[in-house]
Amino acid sequence: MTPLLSVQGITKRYGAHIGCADVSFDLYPGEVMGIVGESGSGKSTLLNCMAGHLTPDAGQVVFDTRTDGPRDTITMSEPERRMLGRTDWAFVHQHARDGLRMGVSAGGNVGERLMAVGERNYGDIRDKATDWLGRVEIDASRVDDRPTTFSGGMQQRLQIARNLVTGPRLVFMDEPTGGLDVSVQARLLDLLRGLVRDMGLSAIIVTHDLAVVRLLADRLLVMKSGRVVEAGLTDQVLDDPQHAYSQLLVSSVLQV
Ligand SMILES: Nc1ncnc2c1ncn2[C@@H]1O[C@H](COP(=O)(O)OP(=O)(O)OP(=O)(O)O)[C@@H](O)[C@H]1O
Repeated sequence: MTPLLSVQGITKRYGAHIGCADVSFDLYPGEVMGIVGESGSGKSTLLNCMAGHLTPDAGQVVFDTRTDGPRDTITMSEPERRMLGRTDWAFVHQHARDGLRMGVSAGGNVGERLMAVGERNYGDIRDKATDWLGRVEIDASRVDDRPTTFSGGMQQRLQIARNLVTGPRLVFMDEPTGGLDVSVQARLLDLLRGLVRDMGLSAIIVTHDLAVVRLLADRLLVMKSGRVVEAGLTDQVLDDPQHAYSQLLVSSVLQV
């Protein structure tokens, strides 16, 4: 089977400082990859390099495109990459306001992404947007309200609806439950798990929260100082970590 995404030797430096170094892995269709590690281990740098927000100093990010098969997204043209970002790729930011337009209604936030892929019929767009609000447990009566009037959890669910409405094939998520209250996190995780399962989503999730990957990820990469120190099936890595750093990461959570 052709990987949906094949990451090869991704390296990014900030001056003399290493952001991430020589990271390689394959992601297959329908798979969820978790990337864990302490703060500063290079998770966000890697995610942003893969999603085209940062240009790596070395390496390839090969995506199996619908029309042309596997293509290196680092060397593809900016318009092509931007088109991918609107169609087959989605990016869920940790802070919902980074992924939403706060001055636009909830329905508009979801509908906008549909218009970006060519939908023109106002009635259809509004129906789809309302349907998606329901899927992320936002009452249809809030369709015309702005996200500024929403709670943090609702904003995050709206960001997810905006991202998933166009049926992307790959979703990048940066600490999707970070900064939310614990009870709100649990509900969001449940929702995400349902969506991932129902839509057969392929996703890459960066988090420092092992409970998030335990619930969502099929496989894990453990990062330390910009490098992958361990990779494997989620349950295997969490239940029987091999690398001393993974052992520390897992045991420090269990002690909390
Ligand atoms: N813009 C930047 N300029 C210089 N150094 C940076 C920059 N961004 C990140 N770094 C450094 O690169 C390393 C990796 O950072 P990165 O943000 O990718 O880690 P992280 O695992 O995502 O951390 P966090 O969970 O805190 O976001 C760190 O040592 C960080 O200080």
